[in-house]
Amino acid sequence: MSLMTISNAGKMFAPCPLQGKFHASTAFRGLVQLEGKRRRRLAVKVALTDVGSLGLESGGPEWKKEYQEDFERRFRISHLTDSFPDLTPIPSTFCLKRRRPIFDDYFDCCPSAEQWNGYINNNDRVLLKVIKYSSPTSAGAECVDGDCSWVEQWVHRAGPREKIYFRPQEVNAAIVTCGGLCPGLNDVIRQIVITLDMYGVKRITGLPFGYRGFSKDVPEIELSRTVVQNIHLEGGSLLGVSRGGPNVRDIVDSMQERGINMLFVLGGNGTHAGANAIHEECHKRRMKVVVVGVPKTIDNDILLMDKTFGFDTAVEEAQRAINSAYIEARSAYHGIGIVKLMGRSSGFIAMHASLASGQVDVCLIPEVPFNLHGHNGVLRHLRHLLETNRSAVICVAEGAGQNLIEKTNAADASGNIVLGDIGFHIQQETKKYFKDIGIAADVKYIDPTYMIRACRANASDGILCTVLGQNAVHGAFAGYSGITVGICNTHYVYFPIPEVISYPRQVDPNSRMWHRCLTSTGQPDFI
Ligand SMILES: Nc1ncnc2c1ncn2[C@@H]1O[C@H](COP(=O)(O)OP(=O)(O)O)[C@@H](O)[C@H]1O
Ligand SMILES: O=P(O)(O)OC[C@H]1O[C@](O)(COP(=O)(O)O)[C@@H](O)[C@@H]1O
Ligand SMILES: [Mg+2]
Repeated sequence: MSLMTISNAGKMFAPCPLQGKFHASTAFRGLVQLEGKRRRRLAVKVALTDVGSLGLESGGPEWKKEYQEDFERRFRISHLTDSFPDLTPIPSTFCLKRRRPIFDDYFDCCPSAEQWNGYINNNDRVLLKVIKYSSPTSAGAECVDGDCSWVEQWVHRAGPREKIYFRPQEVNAAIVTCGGLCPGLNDVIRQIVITLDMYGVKRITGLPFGYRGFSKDVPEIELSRTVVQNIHLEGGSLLGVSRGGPNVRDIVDSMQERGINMLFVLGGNGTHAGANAIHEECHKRRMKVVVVGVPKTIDNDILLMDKTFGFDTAVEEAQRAINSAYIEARSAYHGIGIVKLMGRSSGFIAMHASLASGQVDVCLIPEVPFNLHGHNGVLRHLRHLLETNRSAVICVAEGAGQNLIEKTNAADASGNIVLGDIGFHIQQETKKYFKDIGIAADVKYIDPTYMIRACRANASDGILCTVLGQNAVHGAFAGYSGITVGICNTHYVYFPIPEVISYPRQVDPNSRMWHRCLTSTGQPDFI
């Protein structure tokens, strides 16, 4: 009999009998270790929900159907008609076929879908997973059962619908940007305003400084096409950002007082948890309100999406810092450059910037444990690099190696743990190590933290922001709430918020991308 254990990123292992079938309870996605007859050990990533956690037997006749039904139930997106079944939609005022001059206040309806194929049908779907793994041992495999059975998983296609659930003249839209800065925030704000304007909405306000903008003492910012016209040419957020702020009930009270019925929330995991709670509170109070999120984080740590906006730009900026570290290290006698990049719990920026630059010898991320000292440690490898190549560059994510440094025991206003400075620690330990062994080493530490996110979005992020901003408005007019927009296998989709924030997305140490990074740096294991 085989034994399977599940761990959260391979850290905590809890035994669980396999009983001849794949059985894994995955409230979170983790690593699965199978121990076969030959005590074969292998790490396999399981899908978000696997067959076992649903109490299904993968051999049973109905399991695929039941699995798909469960998936459909989880990925169903909330709609205004859930609270108001009698709500009747009207023909859309968003139309790119029979366009009217922008100064014309009269918004007519557009040709129906029967005459024009410019609309998305509510039943259109996008495939969530596109690789069919033949074995759990395939690189990066995500399987629903031990045979990696193929089950189609469909999510809702984003875009404009033929029928809408708000008359533009009754819409009172608000936009809020929360959390840390991210390149592209202004591009998204701009596109939301422009698209609302295309539908014929006149009342659009920006709430300043994140959720704090719902407090009475913070004045709103009136938004229009003219106000937002050039804001994408600068980084930051026209509306400002913040962490912390009022509780959900106070926010919804404030929405009721202001008469807001369309809320667009730009932010990361925390912000989306807030947005979903606002959506649920509005639903509870039977308010005809939609809440739509646009995922914002340079960390790229939101589940199920190809990437989040701002990530590409952050990577581009980060590799400039790496290049400086490389030049410094290369120009010094026994130069070592250390660059620390953002990434609280995920190493995507560090991994991608290392890949992009081609100048990194050691990439350290939170998902992959390492030792500094000892025969296999990073410092011993640095010595080898100085001896063979006279210089070295380390790229470390801020959340990496937190077990090696003292905890700060501090949290920010949103409750996020304030991390210790791993870059500084590596610099100090490196200096000490080379001094102790009597080898000269010139160690430079670059921390470009805020420079990589306070900049304007690059072209590819600019396009992504544009599409996401537009789709957020289309989703709101279509009557969907508690949703967020995303890019999935190059197509644009709506996800129910809880499915993308159940835990932070992380680099899979078994993925091809991490292996490509290791191939590029040439680094060994540091354990
Ligand atoms: N679980 C939660 N429920 C409600 N609001 C939350 C939650 N977590 C965070 N928030 C709020 O969301 C905002 C942004 O959260 P934060 O974690 O700082 O950034 P991000 O959204 O980028 O992850 C803050 O105003 C915070 O108070
Ligand atoms: O100093 P701040 O504003 O708290 O931002 C630092 C944080 O910003 C991030 O890059 C992104 O965080 P958010 O997605 O929560 O905005 C984290 O990796 C990092 O810890
Ligand atoms: Mg966050």
